[in-house]
Amino acid sequence: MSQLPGIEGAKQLAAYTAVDKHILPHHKIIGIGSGSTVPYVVERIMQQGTELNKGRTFIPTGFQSKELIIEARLNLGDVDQYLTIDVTIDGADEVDAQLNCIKGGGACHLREKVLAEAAKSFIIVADYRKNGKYLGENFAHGVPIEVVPFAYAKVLQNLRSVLGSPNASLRMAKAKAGPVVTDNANFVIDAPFSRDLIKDPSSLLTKIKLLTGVVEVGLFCNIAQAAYFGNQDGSVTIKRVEGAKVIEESIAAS
Ligand SMILES: O=C[C@H](O)[C@H](O)[C@H](O)COP(=O)(O)O
Repeated sequence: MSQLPGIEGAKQLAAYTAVDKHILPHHKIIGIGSGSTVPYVVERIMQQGTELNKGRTFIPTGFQSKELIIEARLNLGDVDQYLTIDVTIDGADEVDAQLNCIKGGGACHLREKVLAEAAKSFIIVADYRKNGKYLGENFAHGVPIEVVPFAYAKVLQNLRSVLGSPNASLRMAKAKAGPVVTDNANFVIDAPFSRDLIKDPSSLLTKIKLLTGVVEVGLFCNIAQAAYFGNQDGSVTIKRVEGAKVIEESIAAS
């Protein structure tokens, strides 16, 4: 299905397959996530045709996805107008066996979580490198934590000395002197945790969120209904919630 080589091909494959399965003609309000996989989601949605898309509204998770929606000439909305979204499709930095995710590598996880929770169905798209058994297995940067600028030093101190993340650090910008500033004018801390501390991500999420000054944590627990991973051989691995279980299946390369 994908004509692109390597990692880009894997991202495109995951995105195209997820759109084909989850963005159906009756879906009118659609959440668009952030990151380098999501442009392929928009590409596939556009391939569904102008007629179908003119009756739909697309809600972005940040500046990047807003631009994608505008450039594609799709109808733009916001989550304060549409409290219920039919489907949100988004990328992830890592997904575990239970469909818990680390998100926020692009500092968009606050808005992403609002759109994920507002969606009747929240679907992840990623390449095979993000498909793990437990969080922190491959993604070593740590859990992204959005904080109000005024409180960042105190949150850092608490993460290091109370919550057990000695290497927690303020995310610095690459082409600007100073910290990364989110779409909500906040800072981001990246906090790596040992396997022992992150093995129960819901409990860790609660502890981090209770630190005064934390706005949102890039741990998405029990929110995703399915995750699509494009593989190197052209197949797609799907993990999806069925009842109380997560089922894993594969679609062979076409
Ligand atoms: O803040 C950014 C998001 O959580 C992204 O969805 C995540 O970083 C994955 O991005 P990518 O598709 O580029 O790997």
